Amino acid sequence: MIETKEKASVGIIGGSGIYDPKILINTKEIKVYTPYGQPSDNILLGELEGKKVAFLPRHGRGHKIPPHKINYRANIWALKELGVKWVISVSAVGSLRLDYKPGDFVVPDQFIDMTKGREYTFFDGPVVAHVSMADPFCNHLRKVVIESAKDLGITTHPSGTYICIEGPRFSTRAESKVWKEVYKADVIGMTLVPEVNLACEAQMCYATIAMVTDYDVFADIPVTAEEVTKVMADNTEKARKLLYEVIKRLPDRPNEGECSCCHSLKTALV
Ligand SMILES: CSC[C@H]1O[C@H](OP(=O)(O)O)[C@H](O)[C@@H]1O
Ligand SMILES: Nc1ncnc2[nH]cnc12
Repeated sequence: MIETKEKASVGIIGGSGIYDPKILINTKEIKVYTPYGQPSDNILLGELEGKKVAFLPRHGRGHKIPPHKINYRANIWALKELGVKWVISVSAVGSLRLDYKPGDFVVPDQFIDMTKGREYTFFDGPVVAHVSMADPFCNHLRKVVIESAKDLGITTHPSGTYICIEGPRFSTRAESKVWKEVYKADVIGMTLVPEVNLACEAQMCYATIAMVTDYDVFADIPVTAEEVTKVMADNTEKARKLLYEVIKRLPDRPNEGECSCCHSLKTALV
């Protein structure tokens, strides 16, 4: 890893509709080089309530990279190289249940991986690691997100299973029925995997703020990218407020009693 002068303790990965967090001061853009090639875009470094924050839009500014082409390894590597300990990702998701409504937020606690051919690990050999994914998200970070959202009066569901499909197409009706009725997933998206896995391998605390934009294809009119973009645009201000509050409340380092993210490799190496 090349040592970079710039440092940040918190990383934000922005999803569809969030290409600039607009909550940072003293900002500057930097380019970070990684052994895996280019991250999705330059990283915006800035400050928020005395904390150093790095922001990276996962689809690139202007949404130029589709979910299956995102260089997830470069993105996570770049944040790690900057010293990031906490990663808060923001994602647009479809809902697979009526009570998770468009405009609501969800803080997933589990995922199901239906992706097909991505680069899932930093450990391609000769060092081999099998990290535990039993509890893929940082519980400490999730708790801060859930409490902050509650205090801000944002309708937020404190748990949910995110099913990650390969994309870039949306699901068929038959697939959506399986995700909903057989797998009992709660929300659906295309970007969580392998972002969450790589953050775990990099021993960083990771949580997702999932913003419900649609009822997938079980709605009368099946989801479209246009619908997702519109609902996201209506809710980005809410997401920014939540990000601000979460980052303000984060301690310097995770509470070791509440998560084991920083030690995920302790029992994983073969
Ligand atoms: C723009 S529609 C589908 C697109 O939106 C979600 O992206 P993100 O998680 O980055 O907000 C979804 O996963 C798809 O990539
Ligand atoms: N219904 C859906 N399926 C997959 N990804 C999504 N992102 C937002 N809505 C989605």
